[in-house]
Amino acid sequence: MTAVTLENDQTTPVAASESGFTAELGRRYAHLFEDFYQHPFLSGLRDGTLAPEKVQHYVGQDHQYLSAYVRCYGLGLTLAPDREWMRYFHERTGFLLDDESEAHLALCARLGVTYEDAQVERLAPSAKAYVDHMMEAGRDTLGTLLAALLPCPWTYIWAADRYAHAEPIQDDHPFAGWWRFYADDSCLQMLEEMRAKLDAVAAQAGPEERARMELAFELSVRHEIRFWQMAWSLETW
Ligand SMILES: Cc1ncc(C[n+]2csc(CCO)c2C)c(N)n1
Repeated sequence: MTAVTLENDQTTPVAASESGFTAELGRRYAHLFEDFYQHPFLSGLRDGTLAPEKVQHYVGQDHQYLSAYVRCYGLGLTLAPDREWMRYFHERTGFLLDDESEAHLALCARLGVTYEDAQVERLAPSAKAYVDHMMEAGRDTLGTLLAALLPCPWTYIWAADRYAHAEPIQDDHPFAGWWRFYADDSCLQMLEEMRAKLDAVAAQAGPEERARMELAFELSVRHEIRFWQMAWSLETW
């Protein structure tokens, strides 16, 4: 029997061989990624037992969250040092506007509600706090903004990849469409590209900016966990 190496182990966000700024962050905050993965909301999405009202609350809040994320790409455009960076934010915006709602549509189909029916007027307090945190990072540097934006794809795509490896997603899984969306190779590639871009920016940053980048990243991972809690507890004002 050969020993399983950490190289191919999706239970941690970073492989043992990886180095660079984001690899260090992923290692330092691996315990928070684990909390994210083990949250009852995500467990319920895994085993299919999540109550419909919690799913619907999530979809309504997350639609607004995604709109805020698009606005953060707009802040990225204003901080972009050149056209290559502009193209990056432009392309990511296109994907977010055109494709990311697929994940929501998969949840709505399961609930038997239309996407329109799931919409809400107000962000819940925890969702608002997350959005405000990302927008604030967009008034700092490109590096701080990217660091605040990275946990969003990293937590979801890592969790979906981990789950898909642990248990191949069957067609009759109640939330198959949601899991498959985030476990897709295109999402993994997008995540790799974003990490590489942030690594490159961090390599040019001084220690003070890097410290702000780390804090922005850590708080976003914590906000991701709180977003599950918001949906799980049907949080409102
Ligand atoms: C609270 C919350 N966090 C992360 C995601 C997932 N997500 C949102 S935007 C994006 C990357 C750009 O396409 C990803 C992976 C979500 N839906 N809601």
